[in-house]
Amino acid sequence: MNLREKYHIPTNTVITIAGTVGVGKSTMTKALSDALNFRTSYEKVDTNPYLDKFYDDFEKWSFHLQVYFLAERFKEQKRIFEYGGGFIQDRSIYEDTGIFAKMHFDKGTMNPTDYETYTNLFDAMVMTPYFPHPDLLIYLEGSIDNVISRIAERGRTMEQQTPKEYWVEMHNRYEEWINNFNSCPVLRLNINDYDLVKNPEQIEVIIERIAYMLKQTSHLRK
Ligand SMILES: Nc1ncnc2c1ncn2[C@@H]1O[C@H](COP(=O)(O)OP(=O)(O)O)[C@@H](O)[C@H]1O
Ligand SMILES: Nc1ncnc2c1ncn2[C@H]1C[C@H](O)[C@@H](COP(=O)(O)O)O1
Repeated sequence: MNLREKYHIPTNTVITIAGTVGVGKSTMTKALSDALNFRTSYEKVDTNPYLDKFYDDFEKWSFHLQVYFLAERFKEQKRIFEYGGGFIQDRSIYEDTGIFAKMHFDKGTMNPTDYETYTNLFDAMVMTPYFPHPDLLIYLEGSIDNVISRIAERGRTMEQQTPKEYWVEMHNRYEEWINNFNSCPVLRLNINDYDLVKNPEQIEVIIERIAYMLKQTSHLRK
């Protein structure tokens, strides 16, 4: 019996993993998908045609990058729907607008007209009754120092060259964002409470908590 069966997690469940850059979303996505035998939906970083350019010049590329991410995540949403669920998704679509686009608009690196066009597009595509929200959003949280060490350890050049203040600002915004998030049920996990790299078996405790949350919120699903 695998862990999905042991904890009675429905085969059509869709779980999205949210949290700031470097907190451990991809690592969690892989661990959960392996343990539950679910498909994965990863953010494509290496093949993203705008990401490097964006880190070089936020002002010039913010709008292009946001539209690109929105299109990619929407296509993934369609793929998840077509398979009938059973997915772990690395980063939610809600963070694009709630964290990134808003932060760049507020800081003046996305111009107001572009921001309005982008948010109109986002609202028309996502904030509708036709958009299937995930069954659960797992929010990974950790201290800014731990997050910055992980970004350094991963070593993506574009992120290394970005000032620390950028990550601090994002970290603060995540706190506020998650406290007001209500598009689907949320399970909060602190990265100090588990270490999937050193102790992969700890995934079972996390799955137990997921199963509990899914059971508590089952009345919200059809
Ligand atoms: N539980 C963990 N313990 C220690 N290091 C971790 C853990 N989870 C992730 N990492 C490391 O942190 C870095 C960022 O993780 P990653 O999963 O790529 O983050 P994200 O997808 O949120 O950007 C990677 O180098 C990864 O190996
Ligand atoms: N919507 C976004 N706007 C700007 N940058 C973004 C967006 N979504 C992801 N990113 C960046 C942040 C990281 O450099 C990479 C991958 O994110 P990660 O949290 O490491 O999975 O893309």
